[in-house]
Amino acid sequence: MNTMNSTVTSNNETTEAPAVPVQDERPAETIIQEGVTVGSPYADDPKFKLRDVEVFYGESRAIKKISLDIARNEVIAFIGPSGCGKSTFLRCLNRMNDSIDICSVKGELMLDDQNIYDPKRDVVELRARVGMVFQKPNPFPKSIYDNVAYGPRIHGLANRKSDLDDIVEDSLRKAGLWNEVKDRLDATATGMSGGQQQRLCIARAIAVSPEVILMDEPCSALDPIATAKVEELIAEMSESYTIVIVTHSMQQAARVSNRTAYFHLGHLVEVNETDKVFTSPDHELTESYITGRFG
Ligand SMILES: Nc1ncnc2c1ncn2[C@@H]1O[C@H](COP(=O)(O)OP(=O)(O)OP(=O)(O)O)[C@@H](O)[C@H]1O
Repeated sequence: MNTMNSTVTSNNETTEAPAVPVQDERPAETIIQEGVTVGSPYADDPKFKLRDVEVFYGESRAIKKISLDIARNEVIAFIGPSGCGKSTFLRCLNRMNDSIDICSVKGELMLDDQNIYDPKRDVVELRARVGMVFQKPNPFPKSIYDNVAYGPRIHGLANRKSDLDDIVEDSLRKAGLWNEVKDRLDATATGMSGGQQQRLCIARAIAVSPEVILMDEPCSALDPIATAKVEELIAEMSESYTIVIVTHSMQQAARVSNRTAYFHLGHLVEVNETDKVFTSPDHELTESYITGRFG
């Protein structure tokens, strides 16, 4: 490892600074082997089985032969430098990329042994099973009640008003929001705080009884208190759902996930138990990233 000594000056005293590592000079491309992920990328009885996945934006290949299993009811965190493909890969799991004209997906992507990209697949039903929470809270400009009731209504999940009321209450309770909003369900959702809006979006996702919740940097627009609430919620929800979270915060990945997947330049470099990734990663690029040498 290269080290660099620098000199720091304070109170007219000059001292030798501790050696700080500098980034390895070798280009990452020469360290990464396409299609090879170190650690434990596979699982017994996976919820998602993903093999040799490639994603193109026009001619540009954003995801390069990634293979990964996502286990039932695990929380897996996707981390890596900006632009390495975390969100692109996440959006393959419920075909959110379909809305981007120039985007094409190759490889085998299975959810419970069913092909996610089967042309005959009902994408609305897929997205009810695999819900999504975005970076920026995006409630509909409707009442709190109607935001949560929207999905159950369009999926015909409640025959009677009382059934719908029960789904709304149950979803808001699971999202840790019921006590804060039970007396103002008719108030407009856009008047809530950012943290409340994000928990409302989580309630909206939960209301259609998903099996998986995808979260794309769900706390990046939230303050530390709202972030802590969403993280508590992730821990509670992990008992019932499979959760995949993209995060720029390594502390957050360490707090909420069972396994962590490290992406670099469109490759999946390492997947391991989260404790291992943050204490003794198997790949030198993962180590460089978690020790802050780039990213
Ligand atoms: N709609 C798009 N059209 C063209 N290229 C795109 C599009 N979305 C993403 N890309 C490119 O694909 C690559 C991966 O981007 P992606 O957003 O998946 O990375 P990321 O790891 O989630 O980044 P960040 O952490 O900054 O959100 C980048 O080179 C990006 O510029």
